[in-house]
Amino acid sequence: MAELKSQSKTGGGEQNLMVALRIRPMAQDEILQGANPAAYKVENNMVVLLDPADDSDDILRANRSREKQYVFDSIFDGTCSQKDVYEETTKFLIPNVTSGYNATVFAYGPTGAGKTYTMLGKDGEPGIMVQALNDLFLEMRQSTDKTYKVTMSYLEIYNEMIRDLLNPDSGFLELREDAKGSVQVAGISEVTARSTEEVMNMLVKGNLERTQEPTAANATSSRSHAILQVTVRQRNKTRNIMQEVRTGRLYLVDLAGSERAANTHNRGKRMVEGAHINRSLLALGNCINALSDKNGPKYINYRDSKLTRLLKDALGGNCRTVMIAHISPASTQFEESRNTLVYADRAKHIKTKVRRNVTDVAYHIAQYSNIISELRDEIMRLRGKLTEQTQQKHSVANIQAVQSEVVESQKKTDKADVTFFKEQLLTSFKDQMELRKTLMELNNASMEISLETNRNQLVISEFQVEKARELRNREGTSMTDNKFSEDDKENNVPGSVVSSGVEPVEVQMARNELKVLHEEKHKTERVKTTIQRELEAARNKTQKLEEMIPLRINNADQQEILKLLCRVHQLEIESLEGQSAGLLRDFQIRHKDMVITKLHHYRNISDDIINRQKRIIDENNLLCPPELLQLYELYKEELSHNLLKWDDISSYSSIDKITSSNAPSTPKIEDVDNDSNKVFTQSAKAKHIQQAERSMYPQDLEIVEHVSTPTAPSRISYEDRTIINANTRSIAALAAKKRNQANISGATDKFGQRPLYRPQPLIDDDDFDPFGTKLTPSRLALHNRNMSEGLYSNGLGDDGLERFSTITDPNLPPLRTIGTIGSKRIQEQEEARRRAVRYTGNGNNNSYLEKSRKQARKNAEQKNRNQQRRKISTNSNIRYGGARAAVIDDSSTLRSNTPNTVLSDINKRNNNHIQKNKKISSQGINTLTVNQPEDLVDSIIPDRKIRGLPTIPQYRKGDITVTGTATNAARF
Ligand SMILES: Nc1ncnc2c1ncn2[C@@H]1O[C@H](COP(=O)(O)OP(=O)(O)OP(=O)(O)O)[C@@H](O)[C@H]1O
Repeated sequence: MAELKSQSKTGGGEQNLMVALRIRPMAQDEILQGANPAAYKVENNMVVLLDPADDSDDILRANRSREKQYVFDSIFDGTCSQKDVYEETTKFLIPNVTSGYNATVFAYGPTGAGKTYTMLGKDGEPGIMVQALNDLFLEMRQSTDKTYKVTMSYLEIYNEMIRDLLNPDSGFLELREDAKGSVQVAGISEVTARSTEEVMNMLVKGNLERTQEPTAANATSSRSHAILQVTVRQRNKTRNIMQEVRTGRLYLVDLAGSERAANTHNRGKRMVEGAHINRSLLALGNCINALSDKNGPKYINYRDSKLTRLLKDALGGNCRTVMIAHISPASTQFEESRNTLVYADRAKHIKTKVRRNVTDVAYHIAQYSNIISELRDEIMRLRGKLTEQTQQKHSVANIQAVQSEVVESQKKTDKADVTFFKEQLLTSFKDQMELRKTLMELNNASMEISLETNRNQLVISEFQVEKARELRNREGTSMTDNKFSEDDKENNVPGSVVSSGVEPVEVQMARNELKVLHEEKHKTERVKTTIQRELEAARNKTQKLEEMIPLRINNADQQEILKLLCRVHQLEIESLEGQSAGLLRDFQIRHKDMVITKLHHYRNISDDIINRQKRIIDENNLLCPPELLQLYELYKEELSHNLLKWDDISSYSSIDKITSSNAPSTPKIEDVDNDSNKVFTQSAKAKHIQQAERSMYPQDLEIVEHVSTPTAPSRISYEDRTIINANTRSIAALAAKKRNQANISGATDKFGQRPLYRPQPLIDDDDFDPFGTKLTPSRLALHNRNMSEGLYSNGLGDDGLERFSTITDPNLPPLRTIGTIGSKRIQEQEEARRRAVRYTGNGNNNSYLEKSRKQARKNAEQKNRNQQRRKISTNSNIRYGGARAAVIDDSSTLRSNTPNTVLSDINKRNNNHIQKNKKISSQGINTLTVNQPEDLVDSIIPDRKIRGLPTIPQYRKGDITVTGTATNAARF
C-alpha cells in the first residue's frame, strides 16, 4: 500500500487527489466548555469520529452506530509536528514542480480547526509554505545543467474579491481565462525570488496584508482564502534556437473556514464575510461532489466562485493535488468535523490528469545573436573547463615528471657530491700524509743533526785532549829521559798536532760542520714550524669535510664508504706515527751510545790525569800519603773491574741490541722488493741502492742471516728502518753529502753519505793507545775517508788476484779492507805495521811507564784473544760457496804476537763451527767449505797494527758477508 502510494506520488498521468486529515489538539476553550474528544486517530490512516449525541428518544438513530470511521491517505493527530505534516503531504511535490508539473496543497476545514497553523505556522513552527519554498530553492541549487526562474504571487479572495497581497495597492483583481481555458489573475504581481529569505520576507509582508479578524470561534480567524502561487520555469543551461521551457506551478492555499453563524456569533460585516466564505466553500464542495461522482464525470461548475475558478486545475485539471482536512477533536465541533470528513472522504475519489508543462520557445531571429553569444560563452566555458581538466592532468603528469627529474637530479647531485667529497677527502688525506711524512723526515733530520753535532763536538774535544796529552808527554819526557824523548819525538806520528802546529783536517772539518749543522738546525726548525702549521690547516680541512658528510650525503651506503675512507686514513696516520716512534726510539738508543762514548772519553781523560800524576810522584820520589796509595790501588782494582764492565757494555751495546733483537722479524734481502710488507713504498733510490748492494755479492754466494736471541723487542725491524731511512729525505744526510762534496773530495762512501758514528767496544783499558786501536771519532772519520777510496770494491787487482773486502751490513759503510794480496794496499798496511812495531819496540824497560805500557799491552792482547775466541765461537752459520775464501770481520779485533797461535785458534773454532754446520746441514743447509789462504790469515792478524785503520766496533755481530777468492786454499 505504501509502495503504491509512493508510486502514485511521482510522475504524470491520472492521479487521485491525495487527502490527509489533521486533528489538532483540544483547545483550552473547548476543554473549558466541557467538550470531549470525539475524533480519534486509529492506525496511520483511519480516524474514528464519535457522535457525542446520546438521545434515547431519537428512534431514527437508535440502531445506528455512534462511531464513524474514515480512511485517508494520511492522518495526523495532535502529537504530530509541522515537519511530519510537511514531509508526508507536500515534500514529494517539490521535484515535480521544478520539472514542470503543477501541484496544489490546500487546507480545508471549519474555522479554528488549524488550517492557517498548518499552512503558515508560527514563529519557530514554520508551516508548509515556508518549508516547501525552502526545499524548492534547495532543489534548484542542486541542479547543474538547468537554469530556473522562480516567481511568486500572493493573493486573497475576500468576499469574492481578489486582492494582491504583495501589492495591496493594486486593488481588486479580475480573473481571466485564456484560449486554452487556463484561469489567470489579471494584473497580479509576480515577484522574482532568488532565495528562501526573499520568499519569507514576501510571505510576512503578504500575511500582514491579509484580512484576519477575531471571531467567537477563532481569535485569529482568517476571513479570506489566501493563495500563494509559486511558478518555476526551468530550461537547459545551453540555449538553442528552439528552447524547451518547463513551467511548474505550486499553489499553496489557506482557505477560510466554514462557519456557523451560531457558533461564530458573527454579526454585520463578519456575518457577510461568513456568507461569502460559506458560498465559496459550498461551490468547492459541489465541485468535489461532482468530481468524485462514481458514475463518471459530470459538469463541473467552477464558475460559482472565484475560489473554484482559481482551483479549477487543482481539482480536475493538470495538477497533483493534496487536500489536508482539518478538524477539531472536540465533541462540541462534531458536526463541523463530520461534514469536513464527509467532504474529504468524497475528495478522495477525485482524479486529476497530470502532465508536464512544456513549452518549446522559438526565439526571434533578433535574439539569435544573443543566443549565439550565449552559446559561444558556453563553449568557452566548457573549453575552459576542458582545458582546466587537461591542464590538471598535464600538471599531474608534469608534477610526476618534475618529481622524477628532481629525483634524478638529486641522485646526480648525490653522486656528484659523493665524488666531490671522495676527491676532496683523498686530496686532503694525501696532503696530510705528505705533510706528516715531511714532518717525520724533519724530526729525523733534527735527530741526525743532533747526533752529528755531538759527534763533531767529540772530535774537537778528543783532539783537544790529544793535543794536551802530547804537550804533556813532550814536557814530561824531556824532563825525565832525554833518550825516550828523542825516541818519542822520532816515533811521533807524522803530522801530529804538536809538531805541525795546525789542526788536523778532521778537526777543521768538525768545526766547519758544526757551523753548518747549527744553521741547518735553525733551518730545520723553521721548516718544521711551517709544516706543522700546514698540517694543522690540512687537519682542520679534513675535519670539516668529515663533519659535512652526513649533512650533504643522504645515501647511507655512500656515507659508510666515506667514513671507511676516513678510517683508513686514520689507520695510515697511526701507522706513520708508529714509524715515527720507532725512529725516535732508534735515535734515543743512538743518543745513549753517544753519551756512553762521551763518558768513556771523560774516563780516559781522568785516567790520563791519574796516571800522569802517579808518574810524576814516582819519578820525583815524592812522598805520598798511604791513603792516596791505597786509593790508587783501589783505582787500579776498580779499573780492572770496569774493564769487564765496559766490555760487557760494549758487547751488549745498543746497536747490537738493535740488530740482534730484530733478527726474528728481519726480512731476507730477497724479500726487500716486496713492498707490501713495507711501511712505505720503496723509493727508487732505495731500490737502486739495494740493487747495487746485491750486485756486490757473487751470484753463487748465499746470504745467510744469523739469528740471535733478541734482547729487546722492537716494532720495526732494522731493515725496515733502513728502508725508511733510505726513503726519508734526511736533510742532515743531504747536508752531509753536500759538505763532503764541498770539503772533501771523494770522501763520501759508496752510499753517498758519511756513515754515522758508532761507538766501539772497549777492548783496551789502557789509556795509552800508541797503536791507534781505539776507535775515536776522529779516527773513525779518518777511517771513513780512507775507506771511501774504493778499496773495498770487488774484482781482480792488477796482479790478477781478486780483491776482497768485508762488509758487515749492506746499509752500513765498509768497515775495512782485509787485504789485497800483492796489492799496493797491503804494502801500505805493512808499512804502517812496521812503524807501529818500531814505535813499540824501543821502550824504556826500567821506567814505570814502560812497565805499565807493556803490562797494559799484555793485558789488552790477552783480553783480545779471549774476546776473539768468544766472537769466533759466536760467528756461526757462516757459509762459503765453492773455493771462495772466508774472512771474519771480527778478525780485525784479534790480537796476537804469534800469528800461528791465532791461526790455530781459528782452525780450532772453525772445526767446531763446521761440526755445527754439519748439524745444520742435516736440517737442509749446505755444508760449508771454507778455504783460507795463509797469507790472508796472516793479513788479518791484528798484531800487524795499521795506523789510520782503527778497529771497528762489532756491530751486527754475526752478520758476516764474505767475498774473495782462495788462491791457495787452506781448509779450515
Ligand atoms: N495542530 C495544532 N497544534 C496546536 N495548536 C493549533 C493546532 N492547530 C491549530 N491550533 C491553534 O488553534 C487556533 C486556531 O487555529 P487557526 O487559526 O489555524 O485555525 P483556522 O482553521 O485557520 O481558522 P480560520 O478558518 O478562522 O482562519 C490557533 O490558535 C492555533 O494556534
